[in-house]
Amino acid sequence: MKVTVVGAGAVGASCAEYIAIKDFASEVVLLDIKEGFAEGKAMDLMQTASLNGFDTKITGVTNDYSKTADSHIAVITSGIPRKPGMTREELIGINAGIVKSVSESLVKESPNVILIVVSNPMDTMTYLAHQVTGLPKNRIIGMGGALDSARFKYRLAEALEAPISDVDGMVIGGHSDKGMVPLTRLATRNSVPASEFLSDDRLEQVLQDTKVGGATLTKLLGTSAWYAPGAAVSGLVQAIACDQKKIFPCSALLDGEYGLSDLCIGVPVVLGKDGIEKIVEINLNDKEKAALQESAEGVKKTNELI
Ligand SMILES: NC(=O)c1ccc[n+]([C@@H]2O[C@H](COP(=O)([O-])OP(=O)(O)OC[C@H]3O[C@@H](n4cnc5c(N)ncnc54)[C@H](O)[C@@H]3O)[C@@H](O)[C@H]2O)c1
Ligand SMILES: O=C(O)C[C@H](O)C(=O)O
Repeated sequence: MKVTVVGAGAVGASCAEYIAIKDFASEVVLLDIKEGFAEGKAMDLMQTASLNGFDTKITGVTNDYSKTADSHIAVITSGIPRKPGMTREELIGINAGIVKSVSESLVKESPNVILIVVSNPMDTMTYLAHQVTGLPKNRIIGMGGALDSARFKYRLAEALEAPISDVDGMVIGGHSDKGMVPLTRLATRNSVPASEFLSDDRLEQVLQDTKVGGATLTKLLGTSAWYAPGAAVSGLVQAIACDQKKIFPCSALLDGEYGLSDLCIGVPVVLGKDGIEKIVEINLNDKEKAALQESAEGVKKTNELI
């Protein structure tokens, strides 16, 4: 199993590291446009192999797509991250051009590849990757919901004063400060609805903290987060590589599901060897439907900018 990660920056390197540590891929190619950067990151990571006990071979290349040939999965993390005070949408001017050329180059060398788009604004970049590559819709996946759900679980565990392994929850909708739809009604602690332990006000606080999860970290770090994003991507890569058939909320091209069409937005999907093997339609109540609809309108507005 060969996995390419484009962008050897904070998220790309973290993602390569998690993939390697889980030891399910034979090869990870890290590619960056900055001369020598991916080579350096790959060498540094390879020097952790004997310490962390993995056999995945990580190689780094400077913009040489021939080295990515016949990748099964390629992750696109190339592009600029936001700075404190910015929205993800403000990155579109620079990142659209990068995602367009990177997607084209990847597919040229690996026509059967499954693409995972990470660069922001992610839902629009996922839609753009569809437009420029024409790959079937199961083979382009946007990563946002897996990360947002991990942050939701973190906030839920904090509010419930429970171990994170005891809580479950999912975030659908656009990967944006306003567009995320954390499904508080369906959140549980060991199968018991979280609403049985938390007041409406506390659950609303969890929801609001989740939605600004990325912005909160960007303010603290001066740039956007990378550990949880890298771990979230590695989870999607593993589900595909190991044909796990796990459900993750991912940005998928919709064609009528949830009453939405012609956009990519976060919905639960089954991930397996063919990428998105199924879009799972869950019964949303009127409030959740309205929130998803509003989120979709926001994503469509951003799509108009490309
Ligand atoms: N979807 C998500 O959940 C999520 C999470 C975190 C970050 N992000 C996004 O991921 C992107 C990367 O974030 P980061 O923190 O790793 O940034 P970073 O600046 O640390 O790394 C980006 C890397 O991309 C490289 N790059 C730029 N143009 C390139 C090109 N044409 N080809 C190859 N490489 C190129 C840069 O040289 C740099 O090393 C940002 O757009 C950020 O907003 C998304
Ligand atoms: O917040 C960002 O800009 C990066 C990423 O989308 C995140 O949620 O961490």
